[in-house]
Amino acid sequence: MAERKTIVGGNWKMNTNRAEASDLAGAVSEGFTNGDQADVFVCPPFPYLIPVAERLSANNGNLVQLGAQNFYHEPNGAFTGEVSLAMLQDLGVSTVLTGHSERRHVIGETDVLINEKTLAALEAGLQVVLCIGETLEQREAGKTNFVNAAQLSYGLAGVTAEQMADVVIAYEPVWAIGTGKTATPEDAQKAHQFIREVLTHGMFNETVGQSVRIQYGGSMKPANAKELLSQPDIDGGLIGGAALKADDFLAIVNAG
Ligand SMILES: O=C[C@H](O)COP(=O)(O)O
Repeated sequence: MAERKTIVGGNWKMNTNRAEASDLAGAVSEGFTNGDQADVFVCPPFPYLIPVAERLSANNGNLVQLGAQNFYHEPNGAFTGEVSLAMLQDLGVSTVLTGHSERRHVIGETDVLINEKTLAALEAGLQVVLCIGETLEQREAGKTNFVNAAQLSYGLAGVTAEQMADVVIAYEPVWAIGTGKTATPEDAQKAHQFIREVLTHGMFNETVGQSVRIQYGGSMKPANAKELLSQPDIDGGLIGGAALKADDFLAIVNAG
């Protein structure tokens, strides 16, 4: 079985202010010193990308990579309020999120837009974390696998097997995000195994299926990280609330 390097991301969402973002970036990058152990990235709010980038580059040679929570897929033009991939790359961003459940369900992003964004980011040479996951209603209706397979196949339509080297999947059951309810390690493992199956037999091939990294997201914290991360198909975490405290985030990284 392929060795997959653990990958842990901090998604700060719409939290922190300038000083807090800078301090958090400083503490995370000072505390993460072993790049062989895991790939680590943080996604601050847009206005704080520059101060965060400065703090990350001051410590341990940018071991903690800079990520962006959002972007628009067009290169430039009349798109009021939007930020392009080139602008983000200018600031040192190397990873972007697509399909996060808050963008799907709160902001209203469609599968078509998520796919356009995923393709554009891969084309630009960025690492893409495609987030997928079912709502509670969908889970209770027995549609968990159906929803995850559909979000995978819409989100990755047109992506080549070669490009999959730059794709990470984040499985985030919507009912577990920010709620304190975590999927049990067994439930999470089942979903991750299914996702790997779809990538292997439904969409790509064995190489892609075995090498793609699948993060779990949804109330992951130091107390449950080890058990989740020890499941065979869970390769890391996409962390929201617990990423806002450097000690908690680093404890999750160290649990991997
Ligand atoms: O992007 C992160 C996920 O939405 C998880 O958020 P959470 O750890 O606050 O549940």
